Amino acid sequence: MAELLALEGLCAGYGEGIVLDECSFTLDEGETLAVLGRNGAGKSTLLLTAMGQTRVRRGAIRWCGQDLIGVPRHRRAALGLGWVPQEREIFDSLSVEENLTVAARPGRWDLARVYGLFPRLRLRRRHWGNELSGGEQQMLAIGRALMLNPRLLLLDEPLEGLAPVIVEEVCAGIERMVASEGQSLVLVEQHVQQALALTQRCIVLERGRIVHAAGSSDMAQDAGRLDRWLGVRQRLEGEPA
Ligand SMILES: Nc1ncnc2c1ncn2[C@@H]1O[C@H](COP(=O)(O)OP(=O)(O)OP(=O)(O)O)[C@@H](O)[C@H]1O
Repeated sequence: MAELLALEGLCAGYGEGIVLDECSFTLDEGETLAVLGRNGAGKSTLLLTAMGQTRVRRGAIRWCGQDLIGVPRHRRAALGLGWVPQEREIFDSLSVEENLTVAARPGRWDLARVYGLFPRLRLRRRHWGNELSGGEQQMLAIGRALMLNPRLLLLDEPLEGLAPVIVEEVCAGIERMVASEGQSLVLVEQHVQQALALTQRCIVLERGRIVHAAGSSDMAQDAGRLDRWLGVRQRLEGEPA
């Protein structure tokens, strides 16, 4: 598969401060990657850097083999980098359907496919953005990013602050997105088990450095590393719930 995104020895941050320290990984078309780490580890900064929102101090970012440093955000979107920031950025005074179609670009993702991922959006299609619950807003933010038909979607903590039943619904949509359309994905998430279930590979960030890279299913079984780097305690077989 063709290489989409590559980071090589990347150091980046804000102003004079460096957050990402010598980060390197590649992602091919059709691949899915979870970015894990504790609060403040630099996960969002990684996505912001891919979208040109931070100051790169050293290293390289390539998109389909081309140098991406210095390319403005709108141009990165046009090149096929889709981004759903934590803030969601829904248009309050547009309907769900208008939010989805206002900046749509032709491609495999259209209204029918997005409604197929998130049936709740079809039911709410005539409601205003500001009438939606947090979970519905998240579904809409993902749907709107897909309507731009990105080659790679960057999702920043899509499950944050959602009730467990809505977490399941958003996860089911993301799972369908990957399974039905082979959507390439980088998923930043604090919900470690869900993120590992939705992706093929993962990296773990600690203080801006990639301290571990693994297959997601292997990582999901690795109680020692989950506990050490992510504070996730797995119940051992036979241990009471
Ligand atoms: N706009 C900014 N200006 C200066 N420092 C920032 C800015 N955004 C984030 N930081 C700092 O960069 C570091 C990494 O933050 P980042 O948000 O990337 O971590 P994170 O792993 O996504 O954390 P969380 O899971 O809590 O969102 C933190 O020390 C944070 O304070």
